Amino acid sequence: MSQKVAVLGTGKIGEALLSGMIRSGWAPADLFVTARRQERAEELRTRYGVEALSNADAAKRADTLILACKPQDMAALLAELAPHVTPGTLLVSAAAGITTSFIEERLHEDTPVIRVMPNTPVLVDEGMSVISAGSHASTADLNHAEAIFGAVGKTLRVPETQQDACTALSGSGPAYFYFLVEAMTDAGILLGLPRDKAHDLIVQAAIGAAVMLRDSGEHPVKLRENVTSPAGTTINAIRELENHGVRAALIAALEAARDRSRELASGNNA
Ligand SMILES: NC(=O)C1=CN([C@@H]2O[C@H](COP(=O)(O)OP(=O)(O)OC[C@H]3O[C@@H](n4cnc5c(N)ncnc54)[C@H](OP(=O)(O)O)[C@@H]3O)[C@@H](O)[C@H]2O)C=CC1
Ligand SMILES: O=C(O)[C@@H]1CCC=N1
Repeated sequence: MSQKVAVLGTGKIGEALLSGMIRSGWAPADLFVTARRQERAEELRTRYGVEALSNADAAKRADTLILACKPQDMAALLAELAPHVTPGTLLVSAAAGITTSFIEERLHEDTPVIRVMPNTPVLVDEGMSVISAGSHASTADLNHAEAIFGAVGKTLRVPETQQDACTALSGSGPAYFYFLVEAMTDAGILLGLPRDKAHDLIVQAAIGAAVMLRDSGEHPVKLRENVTSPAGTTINAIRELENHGVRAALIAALEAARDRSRELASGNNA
């Protein structure tokens, strides 16, 4: 019998994962979705040919439940699910900050729980999903979660104590690069380039730099030195970045993201 997987709270990240799973060969008949709004459920059903269920029915029919609602909605979702989760069902949470113990406490004893922090590049099979086991999850459960998320990018197992830091770096990470591209496109405009050309140039610079970071085996410092000619253009730009504290700003930004991840599990919903 095939494994059935339900995505509960199918918004941006849930849909990205669902579409990736289908692209990588999962049969829509083995996948379920839940959504709070009827029109959203209809949209997902039409777009992917999957069955849209209530949370209770998903809990009864699926072997693996992927919890993809906002951290702020997690307690209510778990209260709805708890009476219906059958023994042996694996719960995989993608919610920032929510600990496996937060989930375990709200379900009956021994329910296996896994915490995953994916990122939106799962949409293009270049995702990064950081995975940790709760107290009742087995190696087989971890392997299963890895197979699901590994279909849409890379995976990394970490102790759960590192998840908040990984959320700051990897879960939120793509947003920082989009922010930089946006800012550098503005710079191109200031320097007199049309917006579309500035955008294309900086996106290709980002792709080239990312591929070199991944494939060259060189340290980022060495790669940057290779671009930085004596008395050249790059060193003038780097001096301004240092003058404006960009390195310290990035460190502070990621520290703030890590702190917010820690807060989310403690019910601070502001
Ligand atoms: N976006 C990202 O880059 C990443 C997000 N995450 C995590 O993924 C989770 C979802 O984020 P994201 O996809 O951006 O958020 P979205 O708001 O796009 O998706 C969450 C969805 O859950 C639905 N929902 C809430 N409660 C219920 C419920 N009881 N039953 C069914 N559906 C429900 C919401 O419905 P409605 O539309 O009605 O509000 C919404 O569609 C968060 O916990 C976030 O921390 C993790 C990694 C990356
Ligand atoms: O911003 C957030 O809270 C979510 C988690 C990681 C990426 N997006």
